[in-house]
Amino acid sequence: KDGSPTGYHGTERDALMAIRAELNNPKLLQKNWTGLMCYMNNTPNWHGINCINGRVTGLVLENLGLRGKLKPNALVNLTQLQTLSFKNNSISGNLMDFSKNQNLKNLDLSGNIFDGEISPSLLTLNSLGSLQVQNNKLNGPIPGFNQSTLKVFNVSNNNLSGEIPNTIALQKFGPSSYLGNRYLCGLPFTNKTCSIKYNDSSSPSPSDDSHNESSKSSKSSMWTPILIVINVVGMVVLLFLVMYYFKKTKKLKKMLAKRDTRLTNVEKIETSKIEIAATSTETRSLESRSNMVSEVELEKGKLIILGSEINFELDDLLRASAEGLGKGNFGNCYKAMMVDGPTVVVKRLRDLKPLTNDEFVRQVRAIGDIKHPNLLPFLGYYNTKDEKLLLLKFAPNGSLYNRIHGGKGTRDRIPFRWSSRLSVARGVARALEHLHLNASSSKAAAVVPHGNLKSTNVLLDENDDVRVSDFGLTSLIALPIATQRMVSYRSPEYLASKKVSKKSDVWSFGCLLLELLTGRISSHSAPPGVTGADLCSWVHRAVREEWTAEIFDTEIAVQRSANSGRVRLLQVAIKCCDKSPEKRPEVSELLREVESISGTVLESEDEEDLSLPMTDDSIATDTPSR
Ligand SMILES: Nc1ncnc2c1ncn2[C@@H]1O[C@H](COP(=O)(O)OP(=O)(O)OP(=O)(O)O)[C@@H](O)[C@H]1O
Repeated sequence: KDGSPTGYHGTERDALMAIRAELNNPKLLQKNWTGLMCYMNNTPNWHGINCINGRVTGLVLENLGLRGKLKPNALVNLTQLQTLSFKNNSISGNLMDFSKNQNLKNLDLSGNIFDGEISPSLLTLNSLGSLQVQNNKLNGPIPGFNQSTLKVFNVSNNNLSGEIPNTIALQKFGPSSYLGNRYLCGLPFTNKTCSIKYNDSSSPSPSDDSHNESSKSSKSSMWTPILIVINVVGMVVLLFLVMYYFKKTKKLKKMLAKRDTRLTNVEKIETSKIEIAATSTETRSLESRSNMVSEVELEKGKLIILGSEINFELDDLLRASAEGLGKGNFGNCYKAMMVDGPTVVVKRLRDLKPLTNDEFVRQVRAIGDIKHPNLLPFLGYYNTKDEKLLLLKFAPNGSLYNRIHGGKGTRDRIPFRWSSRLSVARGVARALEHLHLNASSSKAAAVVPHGNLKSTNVLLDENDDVRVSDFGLTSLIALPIATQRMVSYRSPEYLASKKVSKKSDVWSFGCLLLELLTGRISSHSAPPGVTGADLCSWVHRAVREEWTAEIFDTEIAVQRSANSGRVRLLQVAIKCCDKSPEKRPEVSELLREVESISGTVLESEDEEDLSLPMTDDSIATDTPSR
């Protein structure tokens, strides 16, 4: 019955049960959707459900691996819904009808496999503040959203087509909201309207390409993004033909390089799937993988999967849809989502040491043998003379960099509290200890020192557990490149005596702790275009000049009972940052100290008002102005 505050709002409960039935998944069943659902403002044990006055106002089911299709009317009875997120699952089918969800403010369906058009019912939602449907398979045109409430909008990486509507609401979003839709055109991509208007009701089919080609020859002024994409596709087809005849890897490399320089970043992401395919063309006709690695197979470029945790073949990878994760210092990273298979990360390496095939295989196998719950699992590799790909486990909760800095100052920001920060510090210390002490000597050379410990290389898995990545790259990357781009090579000892060691990792760990404690961007992890600070120097100065109260990020500064813990962690960080490597602690001592710090905080403090940062009595003195 409507409006009932009894915890048994029948139609809402039925709607949730229907959703659960459609997404029938053990993980969701485990989430215990039983018993009292909503009682006044209380939200009992129903995972992902929020309630106000006995009504369901939030449904947040993220990163649960949910599969299945939702009925178009799945949400019509959830009329009080304000927040809906199915982010990072594998839900398919068309988008639902939202016309009855007039209170909806935040909608996040990103990272699924929804197809069909963006539902026009979304246009009727007058409170909609955030719409995120990126990384799906949506097609057709973008409806003419014009809600003044819209503050976040992202439709990138779909198959959308046609012109971006020229509405005030949509024109305020930059290209990143629209990237990765190869048939989309108009502002804000080109600063011009589209030259070709596609039929608004559907994306161009493959046969439309030939039509486009002929219209290209008949019109000379068609230098639009669409034709650039068609040209790129043409170039790739040409590449395939040439490779078929010549099969000369040098020639292939030259041509790939030539093509790479022509592609814009946008097109690179768009064609990432093709890129992976192109690099692997020689292997397409090969038999499926085997656990035994022979030189012959490697010459031909076989995909080698290490261990038995995960199982897929090159063909599965080639069919996977790919999404660019970012451009790292040593190559681009792609997230490859396999149809009915796992999602993995493919790292395309460049700037490698001149290793022989044998040496390369030995190194990557040594890296693959290093296993620890806080290290990112290394799944396999692909190796030809000209192309080296590493396969890594995908970490769904992103990087520590994003957790510390992402969404700051917005309503979407989820506070990163003291206990979570401390458990990240522990996880990284455990991973580092394993690399430094437990990797057997034959393998140690491949992974010690880590050399590039920074917040973009600390990833968070589906349980928010730490997974340190990129260990072992020092054994693969050419030294001159490593010295320019890896964190350890910025340590005081490298600057003074051109030497790095395990203690350089300890120094990097200190810098990472400071980023975690201060919430300030470190120069080590700052992406291009963002200025980061040398946090070791900054904190030394802060302590010396006695304005230590400002050190801690406000999100933890307000948690009074974390006071002594965060000061102790700061002291550990300062020791790690010592200019002299000998004075820095060994990793085992470091781990002991970090493990002994208490992460307990008073429960009530999680509710504290973040706008009231407090003074840190134990270290604070007067704060001079800067
Ligand atoms: N396995 C993964 N799961 C999820 N995100 C990842 C994974 N590997 C990398 N990323 C993310 O992809 C982006 C690019 O990663 P990459 O390691 O190539 O570069 P980087 O960490 O920015 O710099 P560097 O090359 O110096 O390590 C980063 O934002 C990183 O956090």
